[in-house]
Amino acid sequence: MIKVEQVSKSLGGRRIVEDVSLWIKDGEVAGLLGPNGAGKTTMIRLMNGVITPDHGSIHINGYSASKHGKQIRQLAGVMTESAGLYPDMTARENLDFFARLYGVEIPRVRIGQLLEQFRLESYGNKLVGEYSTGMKKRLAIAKALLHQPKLLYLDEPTNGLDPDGIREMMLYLRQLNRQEGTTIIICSHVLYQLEEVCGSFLFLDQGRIVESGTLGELEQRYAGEVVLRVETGLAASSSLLPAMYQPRETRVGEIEFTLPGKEEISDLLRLLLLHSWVHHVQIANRSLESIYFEVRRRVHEQ
Ligand SMILES: Nc1ncnc2c1ncn2[C@@H]1O[C@H](COP(=O)(O)OP(=O)(O)OP(=O)(O)O)[C@@H](O)[C@H]1O
Repeated sequence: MIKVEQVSKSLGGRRIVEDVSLWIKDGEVAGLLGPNGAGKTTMIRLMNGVITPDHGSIHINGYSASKHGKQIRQLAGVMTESAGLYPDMTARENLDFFARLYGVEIPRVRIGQLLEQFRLESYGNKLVGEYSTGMKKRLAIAKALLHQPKLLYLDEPTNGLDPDGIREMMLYLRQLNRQEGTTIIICSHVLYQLEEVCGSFLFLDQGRIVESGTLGELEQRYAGEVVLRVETGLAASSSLLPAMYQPRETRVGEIEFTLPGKEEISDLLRLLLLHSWVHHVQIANRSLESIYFEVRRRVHEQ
């Protein structure tokens, strides 16, 4: 369990993290969101015991991040944006170096497993400096997993990956969480990817946690009206449609409605089906992205 209590941190004479408290349960996948410079990477560095808080405390499975940095790094794997790989060493040499640092038993076997798992067996003896971005990302996550950590911190894990690589990475993270129960903290700006994999979200803004919760909780707090898009044979101008839901055509064959809440969806669909077909229905304003912008709007209004 990660327990952060009233943590503040200044760097270069400036307050970067301000009075942050958060709790992340074992086995949870949590998304850390926020604009550039919000303090996400700094929070990861604090939670991993790389830097120490000026005020407050951080405990990971009971270990204090200030006093037991070594034990915490044994528990946790980190994949940063820069990955911390040595370009003039081969993948095997890199993994071997870090495996020894983590005290991995029989590193050769573990390295073999990971190279195979991340489809890098044929490139194990190639210099990392000659790797593509996707290969480097795969190697970086292999490096983070060398010591089979219970906790994984990922900073922009899909940055630079092609669509196949992104799908593979997200699938792998879900598997890791389900099969091994690994707790995962992900920082990312790619909100639809976070939405796919995270069970809860923390919003950082100027070093402060300004919002947190599951998608369901955030929906309840932020999404009032429902914007519903329906692919149907009816025209938006049809007198059969209830004017109070403001039907408007978004593209040929698709009408958008604004409903006061989710409760009205079934009745509206029943009415549409009475007169025509319905092929697709989508709530357009309940994504993590729309909530993110709403959180930002409210924070900056204050
Ligand atoms: N060692 C440091 N010395 C001084 N300032 C720092 C240091 N590290 C980070 N900062 C500053 O702290 C702020 C937060 O940085 P951080 O990297 O934590 O943000 P972030 O939310 O991860 O941003 P991004 O989304 O761009 O990765 C930035 O303004 C950054 O310039």
